[in-house]
This record gives sequence, C-alpha cells and structure tokens, in this order.
Amino acid sequence: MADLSLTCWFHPGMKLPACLAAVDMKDYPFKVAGDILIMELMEKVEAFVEEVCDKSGEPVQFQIQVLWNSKNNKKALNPGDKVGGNFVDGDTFGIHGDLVTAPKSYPKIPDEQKLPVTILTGFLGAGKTTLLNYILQEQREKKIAVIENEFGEVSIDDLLLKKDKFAFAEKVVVMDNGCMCCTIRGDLIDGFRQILDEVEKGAKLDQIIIETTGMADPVPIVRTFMTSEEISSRLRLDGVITVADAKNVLKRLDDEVEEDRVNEAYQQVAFCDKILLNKLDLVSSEEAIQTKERLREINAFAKIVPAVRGRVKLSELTNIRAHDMSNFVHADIEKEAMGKMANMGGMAAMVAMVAMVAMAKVTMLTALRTTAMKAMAAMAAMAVDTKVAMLLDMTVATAVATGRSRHDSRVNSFSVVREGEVLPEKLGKLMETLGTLPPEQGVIFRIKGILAVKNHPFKHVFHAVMDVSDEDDAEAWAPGEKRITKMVFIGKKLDKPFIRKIFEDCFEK
Ligand SMILES: Nc1nc2c(ncn2[C@@H]2O[C@H](COP(=O)(O)OP(=O)(O)OP(=O)(O)O)[C@@H](O)[C@H]2O)c(=O)[nH]1
Repeated sequence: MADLSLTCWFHPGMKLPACLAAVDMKDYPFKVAGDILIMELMEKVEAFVEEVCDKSGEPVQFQIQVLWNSKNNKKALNPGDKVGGNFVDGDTFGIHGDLVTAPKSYPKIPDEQKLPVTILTGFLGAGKTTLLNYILQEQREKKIAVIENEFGEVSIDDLLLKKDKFAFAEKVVVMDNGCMCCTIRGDLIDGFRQILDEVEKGAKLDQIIIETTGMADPVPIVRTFMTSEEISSRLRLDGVITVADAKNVLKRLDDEVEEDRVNEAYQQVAFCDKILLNKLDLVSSEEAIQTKERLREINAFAKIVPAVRGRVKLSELTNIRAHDMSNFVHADIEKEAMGKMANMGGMAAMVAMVAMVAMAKVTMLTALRTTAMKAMAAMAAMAVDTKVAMLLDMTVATAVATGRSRHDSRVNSFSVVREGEVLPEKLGKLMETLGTLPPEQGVIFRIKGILAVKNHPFKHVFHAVMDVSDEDDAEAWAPGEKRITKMVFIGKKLDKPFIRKIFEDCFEK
C-alpha cells in the first residue's frame, strides 16, 4: 500500500531532453510503500522518464546513479536501504543519472523477405559495367536498382554507356563524391535510404546491385552492411561478386603496394563469394588455368565462373546467399573449398571456352590435384578416426596442384577441422584472440566457421569480415551426427601454427 508521496527533481547538471524539461515534477509525485528499496524507487523514476520521452518520440535509456533526500543533499542513499527509513510523506528527493538516446529498434523481418543486395567489385576495366549492362538489358523478370559510384572524371563514352545502362534500371543512385571505400559510409546508407523510400512508396524491386569503382576495397561496404541495423533490418547482403580480368588480374595481384596499404585486387578476390573470370577470349587456356589457380589460392571458397563480356547465367548473380547464416550451415565448407579447387564444372566450361589444346594439361593438373586430394582425404579419415586434430591446409593442396610455393606471404586461405566439442568458456577467448591478432601473426580478412559447442544442441555458425563478426545458432545436431568443428580463414601472412594452436586449445583435452 502506498504510504508515501515523494516528489522528484533532477540535478541541474543533467542535460534533460526538451520533453522532460517541460514536465513539472511536482505534478507527478511518486506514491510508494515505505518498505520498498531505494533501488526500486530509482526504477520507478527511470520508467517514468523513459515513458515520457518515448511518448514524445525522443526515446531514451535512463540509469540513475545517485539519489538523495533533499533535506540532506550530501548523503547519497544506499540503493539497498528501505525508502521508509529515509523519507517521510511529502519529502522531495534529488536524482542524478545517465540519459542516453535509445537505439532505434527496427521490426524483425525474415531474411527471405528482405531485399537482396549484391556488391559488384573488380579492378579497373575488368568488365563490371559490361556485366551490369548485360544484366540490366538482357533480363526482364527482375527489377533491379543500382547504386553506382563514380570516381574522378568520367569520359564521354563512359557517360553514354552508363546512361544507356541506366535506362534499364528501376532506380539509380549515383554517388559522385569519390570512391565508396574511402568516403564515409554514410553515403552508402543514404543511397540505401533513397531506394528504401521508393519501396515504401510502393516501388516493386527484386534486387539492389552496388557497382564499386575498380579501386574499391569491398570491406568497408560489407562492414557498413553488417554494422548498420537500419540497413540490415531491411536489406540482405546476398553476396560479393568480383569480376576478374583473366588477362590482367595476375599483374594486378602482383602489384607492389606500400606495406601499410592494401592491394585492392587482393582484397576484391579475398572477400568475394563469387568470381567471374572474365575476358577469357583474350587469354590462352594455359593462362586461364594459371589465373584460376591463383585466384583459388587466395580464396578457397568463392565459386569461379568463366565468362566473356560478362555473359553468365543470371542465376549465377542472384540468390548467392553467401552471408546468410542458415544457408551457410548447409554448406560443408571443407568439401566446398576442396570441391571448388577441383571445380570441374567451372573448369570444364572454361576449358571448352578456350581451346582443346589445353586438355592434356588440364588432365595433368587434375591428376595432380586428385592425388593431393586423395592424400588429404586419407589423412583426414585417419585423423577423424583416431580423434586427433585434422588440420587441413588448403594452400598446401593448391601448392601441390600448381607447383607454387606454399610459403606465399601474401593473401591466402586455409582451414582447420577437428572432431570434438569446443568448450564454451574458451570460445570467447578464441574470438577475441582472432579479433586482436598482432600484425606479426598476420591479418585475418575473413572467417567462416561451423562450431560444435559442448552441451549445445545447435550448430553454431560464425562469420567475420575483418573485425566485424556475427554468430548465430543454426540447425540442431542430428542424433549420432559426428560433432565436427570447421573454420576457414582468409588473410595475409597468417601465422598458421599459431592459429591452429589457439583453435586446438578450445577443445576438451
Ligand atoms: N575482349 C573483351 N573485352 C571486354 C570483355 N569484357 C569487357 N570488355 C571490354 O573491356 C573494357 C572495360 O570494360 P568495362 O565494363 O567498362 O570495365 P569496368 O570494370 O566497368 O571498368 P571501370 O569502370 O573503369 O572500373 C571495355 O572496353 C569492354 O568492352 C571481355 O570479356 N572480352
């Protein structure tokens, strides 16, 4: 029963939002029972303040730290004390606390109902515009919006080409103030907002494609996506597609850059989910194979699709679902990576497109690759059977297949696989160590993992792009299913023994 009526006032040092400053607190005394605790009185005031601010459209989160009786403003009251022991009816009390703007919450929309976004990257002149022209002109079923960003001067030809291209897009947002990777990501969010505004007004859209400049590093774009709730609550990052110029990409990959700068071509290959190996008409089969092998070495899990003038099946460019957790768990990343190394679907198509002369060499390479695969599969089977860690190094496999040195200090990928259960208390430490790897142990660009966590019935999925990570539960482990944890890493100069060790340390001994 309420036996005290107490009036609250705010410490003058607090910055009150206008809606709260306008309230005369004398009109809203707190009627409380004497046996409630001071902390409960604090909660009542916090709830009152949050309600007032919420109603006026300025939501806040309020946390009181100090509460005192106005008769003795020198004494901060103990939150664990009873109100009745410190106040009599009609008293006033002062408060001081933190008022922070509450993060806006967005309604949860299932992933499949979100508008998919594809990021199109590729070095200068690789064929991105040609591909986009093709997508926009050749297909009629899907309504596509384009976010385009121009860098520096644009030639007349280019303008004409772009204008043409835009005639077929549903909505085009041109960001003309520099490269998307360098400017503040607010630009991109504005671009998304413009498109979403149209959707809210009733425009029907099936996909958004962001065409980046050739010099763009896709990481900040992906990061913008993963860290902006406003965007990720309504849009779904479907995948990053990189157009690689079969004639020039190797040269770009070999370009020397200053130690503290990134080689954009590397980033574009390392971070993408699909590579369009374009301009195959300009290279010999041998060059095409060499290029494909090098791309595979950098990125073990991107699918590589052959193309001339960007002509690929449109289904290759949509619904990649590379960043979709629930989809990811179905992918056997280890097999996927290996399968794609020996991606005979893509290889066969590529070989057919170049020349029959290549067949002897392809057969030879395949034989070598198959030998490497068999050796690894045998190792793997042995390791799993004996419950010893099975550590599979994709770069070794590629090195065997291509004859390249495995000690390539640049960007490459490798994976770790082990049967057993990760201890949940060690998991946080592993993620923290990976997230704060000192430069001498390399730079991790990307991680994908499916983790078997002790006493946890679900497959735990982990996905990181640079320092931004995401984790979630996926489907439950089936009864009797082997609990195998797998992680794939893409990075630069990675200290693989160190990463293997910290991975190994997470398991029950
Ligand atoms: N031979 C050949 N030329 C191609 C192919 N694809 C594109 N091109 C040509 O390559 C040039 C560059 O193509 P774009 O599509 O403008 O390349 P981009 O990646 O958009 O270039 P930037 O916007 O400068 O980064 C154009 O002249 C295209 O016609 C291909 O598969 N084979």
